[in-house]
Amino acid sequence: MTAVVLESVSKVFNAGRPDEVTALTGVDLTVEQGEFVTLIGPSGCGKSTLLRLVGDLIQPSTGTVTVAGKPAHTARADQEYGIAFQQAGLFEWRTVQRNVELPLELRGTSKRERRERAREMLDLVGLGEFASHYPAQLSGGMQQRVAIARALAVHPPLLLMDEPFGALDEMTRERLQDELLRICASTGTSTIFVTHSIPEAVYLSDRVVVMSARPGRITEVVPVDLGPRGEATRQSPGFFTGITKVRRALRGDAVPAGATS
Ligand SMILES: Nc1ncnc2c1ncn2[C@@H]1O[C@H](COP(=O)(O)OP(=O)(O)OP(=O)(O)O)[C@@H](O)[C@H]1O
Repeated sequence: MTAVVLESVSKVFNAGRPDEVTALTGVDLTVEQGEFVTLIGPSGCGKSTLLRLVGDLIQPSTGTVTVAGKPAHTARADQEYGIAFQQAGLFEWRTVQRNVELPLELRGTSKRERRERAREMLDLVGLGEFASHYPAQLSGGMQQRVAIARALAVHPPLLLMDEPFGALDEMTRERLQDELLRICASTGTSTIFVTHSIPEAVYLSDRVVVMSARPGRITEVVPVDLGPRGEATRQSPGFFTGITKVRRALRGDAVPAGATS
């Protein structure tokens, strides 16, 4: 089944007021099950708005948003989503384990299952030993991994991530990129990921969606075909070709069909 379908979506904030903003216009986008799609574009082009529309945190002004074959708000009620933002957003007074359990608690999952699931997710992100720590005792990268474990705890078919690695150092960021890809592959999760980093977008994605501002819209979709990712990928000619394609698309200067760079 198709994970996400946006059809003719627009979003106008403060409609009819002097401060009216057309954040998005004419957006059509399909994300297949298990696909990793990244949104990239200049500040203010509507990346977060698009993500929030898919997550049913805001409603479109026109058009439709369908998630797992259902209207976005039904999908949200059915907990089809896991959401992780730039700030880890952990609760300081809860242990790591209990932070990850939170979405399961809200869902009414039994205590035993909550514990098991949280353990499983923490092992997946390599933090099994830190279950009884509090967030303040962890580094920023570790906190971000807890946030990812929490987002994955309900086994969501769809993961929405808004610059989740933005505040991390380069080495941690690269490690988390690999972890995220491994987790998505092993769980079959579909992902929409927002970033400002071209290499990050190319490394992670099956497709990079390039957007432009005023009004925010999709200008190009760059497919990336690099096969299984690993350290060698970051040095490969295909990776640099992908980076060049996305950079040109961001400049509005597309690569002609058949060109290799
Ligand atoms: N709640 C809101 N009320 C009014 N305007 C808003 C609101 N949310 C976003 N906007 C406007 O919509 C436009 C798109 O914002 P959005 O945050 O989606 O962009 P973005 O591409 O994610 O930017 P950045 O890369 O800086 O995070 C901007 O002009 C922003 O000011």
